Amino acid sequence: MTPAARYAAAIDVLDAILSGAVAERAITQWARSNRFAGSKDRAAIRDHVFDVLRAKRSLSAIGDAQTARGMILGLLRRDGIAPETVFGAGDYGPSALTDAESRAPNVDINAQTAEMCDLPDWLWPDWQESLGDQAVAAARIQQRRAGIFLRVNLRKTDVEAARIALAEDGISTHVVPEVKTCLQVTENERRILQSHAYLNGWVELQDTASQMAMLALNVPQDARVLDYCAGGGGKALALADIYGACVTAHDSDPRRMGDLDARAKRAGVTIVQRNTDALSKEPPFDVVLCDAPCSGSGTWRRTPEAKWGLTSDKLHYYNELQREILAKCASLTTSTGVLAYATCSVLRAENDEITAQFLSNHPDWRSRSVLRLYPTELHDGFYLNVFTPKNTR
Ligand SMILES: C[S@@+](CC[C@H](N)C(=O)[O-])C[C@H]1O[C@@H](n2cnc3c(N)ncnc32)[C@H](O)[C@@H]1O
Repeated sequence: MTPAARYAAAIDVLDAILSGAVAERAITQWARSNRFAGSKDRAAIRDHVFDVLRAKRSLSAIGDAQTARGMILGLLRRDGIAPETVFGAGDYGPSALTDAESRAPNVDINAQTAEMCDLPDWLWPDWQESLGDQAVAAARIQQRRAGIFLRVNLRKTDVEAARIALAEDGISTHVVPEVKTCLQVTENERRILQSHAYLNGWVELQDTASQMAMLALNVPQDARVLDYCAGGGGKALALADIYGACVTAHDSDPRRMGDLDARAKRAGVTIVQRNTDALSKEPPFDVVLCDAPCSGSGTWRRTPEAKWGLTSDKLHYYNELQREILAKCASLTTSTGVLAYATCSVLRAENDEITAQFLSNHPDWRSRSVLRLYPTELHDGFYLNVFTPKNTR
């Protein structure tokens, strides 16, 4: 497909999304109906679609229309690509711009507004209050693609050997300074899942922020660790790899842990899975990680639909769940243990407010340390508050 044809396809997919389809499904549906498209075409179309979804408010303003076509026009203008090289360029591209479309509107793309920072209006005041002088920078970074990061399993290899093995499969990386397990992928990320380094358990896909949080947790030797909201198990694996800890994984939806056995096997570690009933028969744990369900506001570059789908009711729903799960996790921690509350959100309502309420309702606990990360080029947003009982050091 020509570059212009890929943009035309992205407009079709975005039309379906604007009519209510879920992005991944709309992309798959398009690919099924257009079998001539190769894997590079599909990847490029997907990139265009997600580039728009991250920034659809500002791009509508720059393209001067709240339509898929207007958003793609806005994307080209924002990224300094002459629209005429796409619109009206060849048989398969989108049709040529009308006179009205050709006139770029007078928009200040640097305006520090919800619209130009691509956040919903209702959330903008909370966002600004939560992030203070980082609010605009963090919102703007989430208008762009996120980097791809790997966690090197130091139990099996070292960072340099992992880089060499990845390079042999054509995957370029560079070391992320100050995070001893982390590599950033700079070329051929789509080859990772077939690479020898991945299949041999030398590397796992994991954002830098999660790696930093798991390194900051400082799990004591021989500790029994519970990952209470394990999901796919990325953090359970990190804790087993980094500390050699004996990790139990639980999730209220055990299907989410479906791949965990295979991932643990690749990594050369054992992770015990416990459903809610089996967990209730376990003695308390030395370390309990509560990686609570949240808005994901620190990772919206990766899941832009979640940004536009968040409502204040949904946020309240998460807050209820967060309070409930954190209290439950406290009850599963030994009297000398460590309780860690984490979210991939940057909102005070899901972080400071939940942990402050926890401490006021549980006066026997204190906060030992807080790690607060806002999204940057090198990592997603993340929050980690580590509690210990007051009677311990
Ligand atoms: C933020 S995700 C976990 C991500 C995971 N720790 C990782 O590193 O990939 C939150 C998880 O909490 C689970 N969850 C939701 N409500 C829960 C509850 N009441 N008890 C335990 N897990 C719950 C969800 O199914 C979801 O997998």
